[in-house]
Amino acid sequence: MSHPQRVLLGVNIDHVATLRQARGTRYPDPVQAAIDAEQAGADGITVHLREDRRHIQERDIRLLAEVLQTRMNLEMAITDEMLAFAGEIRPAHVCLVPERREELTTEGGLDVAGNLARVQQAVEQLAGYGCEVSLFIDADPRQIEAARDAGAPVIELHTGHYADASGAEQDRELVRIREGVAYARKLGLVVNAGHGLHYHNVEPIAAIPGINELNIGHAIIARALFSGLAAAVTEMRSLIATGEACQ
Ligand SMILES: CC(=O)[C@@H](O)[C@H](O)COP(=O)(O)O
Ligand SMILES: NCC(=O)COP(=O)(O)O
Repeated sequence: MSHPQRVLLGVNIDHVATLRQARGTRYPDPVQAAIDAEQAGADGITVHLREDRRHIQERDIRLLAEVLQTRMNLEMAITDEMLAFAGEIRPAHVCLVPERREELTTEGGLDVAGNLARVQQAVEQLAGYGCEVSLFIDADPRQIEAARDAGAPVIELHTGHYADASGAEQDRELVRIREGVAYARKLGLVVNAGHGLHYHNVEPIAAIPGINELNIGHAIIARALFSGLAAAVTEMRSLIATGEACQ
C-alpha cells in the first residue's frame, strides 16, 4: 500500500516587506515573520529579491541567512547582480524566476526552452555555490524537458493561472498541473508548486501525487492580519494535510 507523501510548506514573506516598504518604516519586519512562521510549522522560508527591490531587501536576506532554523529558498531573476548575491549568501535553494518591472506579480513561468544556454550556465554557477536550483516554469512539457536539459534537479510549477481561473477552466488548469507533475517526476525531477495558492484552492494541488513542496505567501500574510501569523500558517498546514490524505 502506498502512503501519501508529506507535502512541505515554504512560506513566502515578501508581502510583509511590501507593507514595510510602503512607508519606509522599520516595521513590520520580515525576519520576525520568518521566525514566527518557522515556529508555526513552515518547512522553509521563501524570499524573492526583485530587481526593483519593491519588497525584500538585501539586508533582510543577510539577516535571514543568520537566523533561519529551516532553509532559505531565494527566488531571483537570472542577472549577474543576482548571481553574485547568491554567491555571497549561498542559500540552500535558489528558484530562478522571470521578472518584468511593470508586472504586478509574476505573470508566467521562465522560458527555459528559449534561453537554454543562459539557464544552464546559471544552474551550473549556483550549483557550484552549493545551492539546489529550481526553475519556476509553466506546466508545459517543452519547458519541463528544457528544465531537465538545463541540469536543474527541481522545478516549481506556476499555479497562478490555476488560481486566477474558475469553473471548467480551473479544472483544465488542474489537469495540466497534474500531468506536468507526473511528466516531471518521470524525468526524475523534484516538483514544487506555487503562486496564488490560498485557503480555498490549495487542497486539490496538495492532493497531486508527487508534489514535494508548496510555496505560499500572499494568502498566508493576508490571513495573518486577522488571525495572527502562527494561526495562519497552522491552518494552511492542515489544509495541505487534508489534500495529502487524498493522494
Ligand atoms: C515567483 C513568485 O511567485 C513569488 O515571487 C511571488 O510572486 C512573490 O510576490 P510578488 O510577485 O509580489 O513579488
Ligand atoms: N513561488 C511562489 C511563492 O513564493 C508565493 O507566491 P504567492 O503565494 O505570494 O502568490
